[in-house]
Amino acid sequence: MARKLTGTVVIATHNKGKLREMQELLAPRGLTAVSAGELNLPEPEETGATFAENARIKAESAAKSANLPAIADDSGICVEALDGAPGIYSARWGGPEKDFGAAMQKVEAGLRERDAFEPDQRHAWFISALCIAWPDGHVEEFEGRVDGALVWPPRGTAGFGYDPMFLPDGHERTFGEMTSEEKHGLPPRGLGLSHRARAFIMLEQACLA
Ligand SMILES: O=P(O)(O)OP(=O)(O)OP(=O)(O)OC[C@H]1O[C@@H](n2cnc3c(O)ncnc32)[C@H](O)[C@@H]1O
Ligand SMILES: [Mg+2]
Repeated sequence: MARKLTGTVVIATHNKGKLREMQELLAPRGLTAVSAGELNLPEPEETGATFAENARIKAESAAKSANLPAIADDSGICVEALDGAPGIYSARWGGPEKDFGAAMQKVEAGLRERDAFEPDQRHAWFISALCIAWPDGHVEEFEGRVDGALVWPPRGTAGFGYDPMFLPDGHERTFGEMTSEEKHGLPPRGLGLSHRARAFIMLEQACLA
Protein backbone atom coordinates (compact mmCIF):
# COMPACT_ATOMS: atom_id res chain seq x y z
CA MET A 1 0.00 0.00 0.00
CA ALA A 2 1.33 3.39 -0.98
CA ARG A 3 1.55 6.11 1.64
CA LYS A 4 -1.24 8.71 1.43
CA LEU A 5 -0.46 12.35 0.84
CA THR A 6 -2.40 14.87 2.96
CA GLY A 7 -2.14 18.48 4.10
CA THR A 8 0.58 20.68 2.65
CA VAL A 9 2.94 19.54 -0.09
CA VAL A 10 5.92 21.29 -1.66
CA ILE A 11 6.04 21.39 -5.44
CA ALA A 12 9.77 20.97 -5.91
CA THR A 13 10.40 22.63 -9.26
CA HIS A 14 12.02 25.87 -10.40
CA ASN A 15 10.41 25.70 -13.86
CA LYS A 16 7.42 28.09 -14.12
CA GLY A 17 5.60 26.17 -16.86
CA LYS A 18 5.96 22.92 -15.01
CA LEU A 19 4.91 24.55 -11.71
CA ARG A 20 1.70 25.82 -13.29
CA GLU A 21 0.90 22.38 -14.68
CA MET A 22 1.68 20.62 -11.40
CA GLN A 23 -0.54 23.11 -9.51
CA GLU A 24 -3.35 22.48 -12.00
CA LEU A 25 -2.95 18.73 -11.73
CA LEU A 26 -2.96 18.84 -7.92
CA ALA A 27 -5.70 21.46 -7.54
CA PRO A 28 -8.71 19.14 -7.73
CA ARG A 29 -7.06 16.79 -5.26
CA GLY A 30 -7.69 18.75 -2.04
CA LEU A 31 -4.09 19.50 -1.04
CA THR A 32 -2.39 22.77 -0.19
CA ALA A 33 0.59 23.29 -2.49
CA VAL A 34 3.53 25.57 -1.86
CA SER A 35 6.31 25.99 -4.42
CA ALA A 36 10.07 25.61 -4.01
CA GLY A 37 10.38 29.26 -5.13
CA GLU A 38 8.01 30.55 -2.42
CA LEU A 39 10.06 28.70 0.20
CA ASN A 40 13.34 29.84 -1.36
CA LEU A 41 14.58 26.26 -1.55
CA PRO A 42 17.96 25.56 -3.15
CA GLU A 43 18.06 23.90 -6.58
CA PRO A 44 19.97 20.62 -6.21
CA GLU A 45 22.31 19.39 -8.93
CA GLU A 46 20.67 16.75 -11.12
CA THR A 47 23.43 14.15 -11.02
CA GLY A 48 21.22 11.10 -11.68
CA ALA A 49 21.53 8.83 -14.71
CA THR A 50 17.76 8.42 -15.13
CA PHE A 51 14.61 10.55 -14.91
CA ALA A 52 13.59 8.63 -11.77
CA GLU A 53 16.92 9.26 -10.03
CA ASN A 54 16.77 12.98 -10.75
CA ALA A 55 13.15 13.23 -9.57
CA ARG A 56 14.18 11.56 -6.34
CA ILE A 57 17.16 13.90 -5.83
CA LYS A 58 14.88 16.94 -6.22
CA ALA A 59 12.05 15.57 -4.04
CA GLU A 60 14.35 14.43 -1.21
CA SER A 61 16.25 17.71 -1.21
CA ALA A 62 13.02 19.75 -0.94
CA ALA A 63 11.44 17.45 1.68
CA LYS A 64 14.52 17.76 3.89
CA SER A 65 14.87 21.54 3.49
CA ALA A 66 11.16 22.27 4.02
CA ASN A 67 10.39 19.45 6.48
CA LEU A 68 7.26 18.72 4.42
CA PRO A 69 6.37 16.09 1.84
CA ALA A 70 7.58 17.23 -1.59
CA ILE A 71 6.67 16.25 -5.16
CA ALA A 72 9.29 16.57 -7.90
CA ASP A 73 9.00 15.90 -11.62
CA ASP A 74 11.95 15.07 -13.81
CA SER A 75 11.00 15.03 -17.42
CA GLY A 76 12.20 15.41 -20.96
CA ILE A 77 11.76 14.51 -24.57
CA CYS A 78 13.38 11.44 -26.14
CA VAL A 79 13.83 11.29 -29.92
CA GLU A 80 14.09 7.84 -31.46
CA ALA A 81 16.27 8.93 -34.41
CA LEU A 82 18.65 10.63 -31.94
CA ASP A 83 19.00 7.45 -29.86
CA GLY A 84 16.81 8.89 -27.12
CA ALA A 85 18.49 12.32 -26.89
CA PRO A 86 18.03 14.87 -25.41
CA GLY A 87 16.31 12.72 -22.72
CA ILE A 88 17.50 13.63 -19.23
CA TYR A 89 19.50 16.47 -20.81
CA SER A 90 16.36 18.19 -22.20
CA ALA A 91 16.65 21.19 -19.85
CA ARG A 92 20.41 21.44 -20.46
CA TRP A 93 19.88 21.64 -24.26
CA GLY A 94 18.19 25.00 -23.56
CA GLY A 95 21.54 26.30 -22.29
CA PRO A 96 22.03 28.81 -19.47
CA GLU A 97 19.55 31.13 -21.23
CA LYS A 98 16.88 28.38 -21.19
CA ASP A 99 16.34 29.04 -24.89
CA PHE A 100 14.01 26.29 -26.08
CA GLY A 101 13.68 27.85 -29.53
CA ALA A 102 17.37 27.04 -29.92
CA ALA A 103 16.93 23.61 -28.29
CA MET A 104 14.13 22.74 -30.75
CA GLN A 105 16.37 23.87 -33.62
CA LYS A 106 19.09 21.56 -32.35
CA VAL A 107 16.64 18.64 -32.34
CA GLU A 108 15.52 19.55 -35.88
CA ALA A 109 19.14 19.81 -37.06
CA GLY A 110 19.79 16.31 -35.68
CA LEU A 111 16.78 14.93 -37.55
CA ARG A 112 17.87 16.61 -40.81
CA GLU A 113 21.38 15.18 -40.48
CA ARG A 114 19.69 11.79 -40.44
CA ASP A 115 17.40 12.67 -43.38
CA ALA A 116 14.41 12.16 -41.11
CA PHE A 117 11.64 14.06 -42.89
CA GLU A 118 8.78 11.52 -42.81
CA PRO A 119 6.49 11.50 -39.74
CA ASP A 120 7.38 7.90 -38.94
CA GLN A 121 11.09 8.85 -38.79
CA ARG A 122 10.26 11.64 -36.37
CA HIS A 123 8.93 9.57 -33.49
CA ALA A 124 9.52 11.02 -30.03
CA TRP A 125 8.12 10.64 -26.55
CA PHE A 126 7.94 12.70 -23.40
CA ILE A 127 8.60 11.12 -20.01
CA SER A 128 7.58 12.48 -16.63
CA ALA A 129 9.04 10.77 -13.58
CA LEU A 130 7.35 11.88 -10.37
CA CYS A 131 8.72 11.31 -6.89
CA ILE A 132 7.00 12.17 -3.62
CA ALA A 133 9.49 12.22 -0.75
CA TRP A 134 8.58 12.60 2.92
CA PRO A 135 10.94 14.11 5.52
CA ASP A 136 11.32 10.66 7.18
CA GLY A 137 12.85 9.25 3.97
CA HIS A 138 9.81 7.41 2.55
CA VAL A 139 9.31 7.83 -1.22
CA GLU A 140 6.64 6.93 -3.78
CA GLU A 141 7.48 6.99 -7.51
CA PHE A 142 5.44 7.13 -10.75
CA GLU A 143 6.20 7.51 -14.45
CA GLY A 144 4.07 8.70 -17.37
CA ARG A 145 4.80 8.70 -21.10
CA VAL A 146 3.20 10.10 -24.24
CA ASP A 147 4.29 9.21 -27.78
CA GLY A 148 4.08 11.45 -30.82
CA ALA A 149 5.94 12.93 -33.77
CA LEU A 150 8.07 16.05 -34.11
CA VAL A 151 6.89 18.75 -36.52
CA TRP A 152 8.82 21.59 -38.14
CA PRO A 153 8.37 24.54 -37.94
CA PRO A 154 7.18 24.61 -34.32
CA ARG A 155 3.45 25.41 -33.93
CA GLY A 156 1.72 27.38 -31.16
CA THR A 157 2.75 29.51 -28.25
CA ALA A 158 1.07 27.68 -25.37
CA GLY A 159 2.88 25.43 -22.93
CA PHE A 160 6.66 25.52 -22.49
CA GLY A 161 9.88 23.82 -23.50
CA TYR A 162 9.52 21.54 -26.53
CA ASP A 163 5.69 21.72 -26.66
CA PRO A 164 5.42 23.59 -30.03
CA MET A 165 7.19 20.80 -31.96
CA PHE A 166 5.44 17.83 -30.32
CA LEU A 167 2.35 16.39 -31.99
CA PRO A 168 0.88 13.69 -29.74
CA ASP A 169 -0.29 10.54 -31.57
CA GLY A 170 -3.95 10.71 -32.58
CA HIS A 171 -4.12 14.51 -32.41
CA GLU A 172 -3.89 17.29 -35.00
CA ARG A 173 -2.57 20.04 -32.79
CA THR A 174 0.80 20.25 -31.07
CA PHE A 175 1.02 20.68 -27.31
CA GLY A 176 1.94 24.29 -28.14
CA GLU A 177 -1.48 24.71 -29.80
CA MET A 178 -3.48 23.14 -26.95
CA THR A 179 -4.96 24.72 -23.84
CA SER A 180 -3.43 23.25 -20.73
CA GLU A 181 -6.74 21.50 -20.08
CA GLU A 182 -6.41 19.73 -23.46
CA LYS A 183 -2.76 18.91 -22.86
CA HIS A 184 -3.66 17.33 -19.52
CA GLY A 185 -6.66 15.51 -21.05
CA LEU A 186 -7.96 14.72 -17.60
CA PRO A 187 -11.11 12.78 -16.71
CA PRO A 188 -14.05 13.06 -17.08
CA ARG A 189 -13.39 14.23 -20.66
CA GLY A 190 -10.08 12.47 -21.22
CA LEU A 191 -8.03 9.71 -19.65
CA GLY A 192 -4.83 11.69 -19.36
CA LEU A 193 -2.89 12.85 -22.40
CA SER A 194 0.42 14.41 -21.41
CA HIS A 195 3.20 12.40 -19.79
CA ARG A 196 2.75 14.53 -16.65
CA ALA A 197 -1.05 14.09 -16.49
CA ARG A 198 -0.61 10.32 -16.94
CA ALA A 199 1.90 10.17 -14.10
CA PHE A 200 -0.37 12.29 -11.88
CA ILE A 201 -3.31 9.95 -12.50
CA MET A 202 -1.17 7.07 -11.17
CA LEU A 203 -0.07 9.22 -8.23
CA GLU A 204 -3.68 10.04 -7.46
CA GLN A 205 -4.76 6.41 -7.57
CA ALA A 206 -1.95 5.35 -5.23
CA CYS A 207 -1.51 8.27 -2.84
CA LEU A 208 -4.67 10.34 -2.88
CA ALA A 209 -7.64 8.03 -3.50
O1 LIG B 1 14.27 20.55 -12.56
P1 LIG B 1 13.13 21.53 -12.41
O2 LIG B 1 13.38 22.59 -11.39
O3 LIG B 1 11.81 20.83 -12.17
O4 LIG B 1 12.95 22.31 -13.82
P2 LIG B 1 13.64 21.92 -15.23
O5 LIG B 1 13.11 22.80 -16.28
O6 LIG B 1 15.13 21.87 -15.04
O7 LIG B 1 13.06 20.47 -15.46
P3 LIG B 1 13.83 19.11 -15.80
O8 LIG B 1 15.14 19.09 -15.15
O9 LIG B 1 12.86 18.01 -15.47
O10 LIG B 1 14.03 19.21 -17.36
C1 LIG B 1 12.97 18.91 -18.21
C2 LIG B 1 13.02 19.74 -19.48
O11 LIG B 1 12.27 19.00 -20.47
C3 LIG B 1 11.35 19.80 -21.11
N1 LIG B 1 9.97 19.37 -20.79
C4 LIG B 1 9.55 18.61 -19.76
N2 LIG B 1 8.22 18.49 -19.75
C5 LIG B 1 7.78 19.18 -20.82
C6 LIG B 1 6.52 19.44 -21.35
O12 LIG B 1 5.42 19.02 -20.77
N3 LIG B 1 6.45 20.18 -22.45
C7 LIG B 1 7.56 20.66 -23.05
N4 LIG B 1 8.79 20.48 -22.61
C8 LIG B 1 8.91 19.74 -21.50
C9 LIG B 1 11.54 21.21 -20.62
O13 LIG B 1 12.35 21.89 -21.53
C10 LIG B 1 12.28 21.05 -19.30
O14 LIG B 1 13.15 22.12 -19.07
MG1 LIG C 1 16.01 20.53 -13.84
